[in-house]
Amino acid sequence: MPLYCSNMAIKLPHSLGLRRYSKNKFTTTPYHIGSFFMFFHQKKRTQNLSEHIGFVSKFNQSFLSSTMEDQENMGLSARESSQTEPYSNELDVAVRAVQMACSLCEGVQNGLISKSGEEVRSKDDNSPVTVADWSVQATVSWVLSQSFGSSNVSIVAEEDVQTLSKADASGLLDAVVETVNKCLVEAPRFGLKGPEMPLGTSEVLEAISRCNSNGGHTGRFWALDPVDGTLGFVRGDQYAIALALIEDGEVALGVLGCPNYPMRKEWLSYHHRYHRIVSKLTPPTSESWDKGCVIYARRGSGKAWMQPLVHVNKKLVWPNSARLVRVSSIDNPSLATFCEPVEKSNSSHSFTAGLAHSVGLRKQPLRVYSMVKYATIARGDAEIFMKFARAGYKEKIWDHAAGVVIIQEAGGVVTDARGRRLDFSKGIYLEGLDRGIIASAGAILHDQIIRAVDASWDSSGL
Ligand SMILES: Nc1ncnc2c1ncn2[C@@H]1O[C@H](COP(=O)(O)O)[C@@H](OP(=O)(O)O)[C@H]1O
Ligand SMILES: [Mg+2]
Repeated sequence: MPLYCSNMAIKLPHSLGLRRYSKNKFTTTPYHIGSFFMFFHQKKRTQNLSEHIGFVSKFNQSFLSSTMEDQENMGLSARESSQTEPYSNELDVAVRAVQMACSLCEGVQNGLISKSGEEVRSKDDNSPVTVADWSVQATVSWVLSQSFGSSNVSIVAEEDVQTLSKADASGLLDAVVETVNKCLVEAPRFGLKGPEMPLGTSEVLEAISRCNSNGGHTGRFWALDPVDGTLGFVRGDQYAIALALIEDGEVALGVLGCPNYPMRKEWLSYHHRYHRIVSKLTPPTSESWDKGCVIYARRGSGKAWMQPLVHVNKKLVWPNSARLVRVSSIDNPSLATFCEPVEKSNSSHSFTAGLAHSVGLRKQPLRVYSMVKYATIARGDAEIFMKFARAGYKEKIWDHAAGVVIIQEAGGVVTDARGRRLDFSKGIYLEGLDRGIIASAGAILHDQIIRAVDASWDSSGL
């Protein structure tokens, strides 16, 4: 039996309740989609709250529905903080928007338990996509436009409206509109102002289709992956909401929502069904955080932060128990853990196994869906992330931007296999990427991996 239980969903789909109902479509059963009720104890790490407060500012009082409580916690007025820290306002809104998106996704993932498959459709590239993808894209797009003015907001994002606009997709479109409005009505809980009236179908479609930027090397744009790791999402496993701001080709800030991130890192390698059992055996205490987190960083700050999700009926009050995260200090390969995609079609497991052997990585790889792998490195729960896609596959910027800046600010290193920084200035793809992506907790491990790639590349078959 494989150690990586996530793989069981691929090897034994029927046993987990996942079945294909046509060539490229997935449906789910209650047995398959289990919500994670993973609970964890809050670590008593010290943190410099004033530093955090300094860059996560409250801004645009006409848009944010602030409270006295918020303002006390922020410690600084919007004007003061936005003058001292670049991108403070943008980070503030981005974190709140991703928190909302996490809440939306949790609702849809839980809803998959009882739905027949209407929520899971195929995109042209045959990957599953759900109501959550379009709804998050619409919600985040709407929030950013309201916050900064639609003429100032340019977004590169994964989804388009083609499938949604088809005549036979009216049920799906209705579900998206309903989901978006259900989410936006909660905006005040997240310190944001929602619409005065529910959005209509055309407004939702417009919010989605507004995300049609192609990026580039000048100016400012957002990169959004509304549900990264869609396969993990429909399997009830790990997925992420990724939002980054890119200016003049450089990632200025990144936010990663990881709604199913377990607080115990060992649980990352367990199958989601296991968590359901564990959570029933160990219900949460009043001091415990629930599962999930939002991680974020601003370029040049030298810090990456993590805060818990804002759960039902709770209000986001800065700094929302945020704590600093830092990469692991392990630089001995025999003690290090590397993570990689669950799907071997997305990254060669045999090549990374060879690298692991030659570098002396002894531990089993941690196979995790989505950009949660970047979060894993930033939090110090693993030391290396490697992705070597098949020849010809072009990595997209929204799959990496947020994770890269978070790891770098948490003290880690992210490059291609030649040791070069990833280039976010060439449009929607990471053009010029040499062979694969390597993220590490530090330079020692990083250099070892790069040398090992060079030594074994010619026989890799990639
Ligand atoms: N053939 C392929 N090779 C490499 N990456 C791929 C791929 N097909 C899809 N991906 C990317 O891998 C992401 C999932 O990451 P992971 O494999 O680490 O879970 C997908 O994001 P989406 O799920 O948002 O489409 C997609 O962008
Ligand atoms: Mg993605």
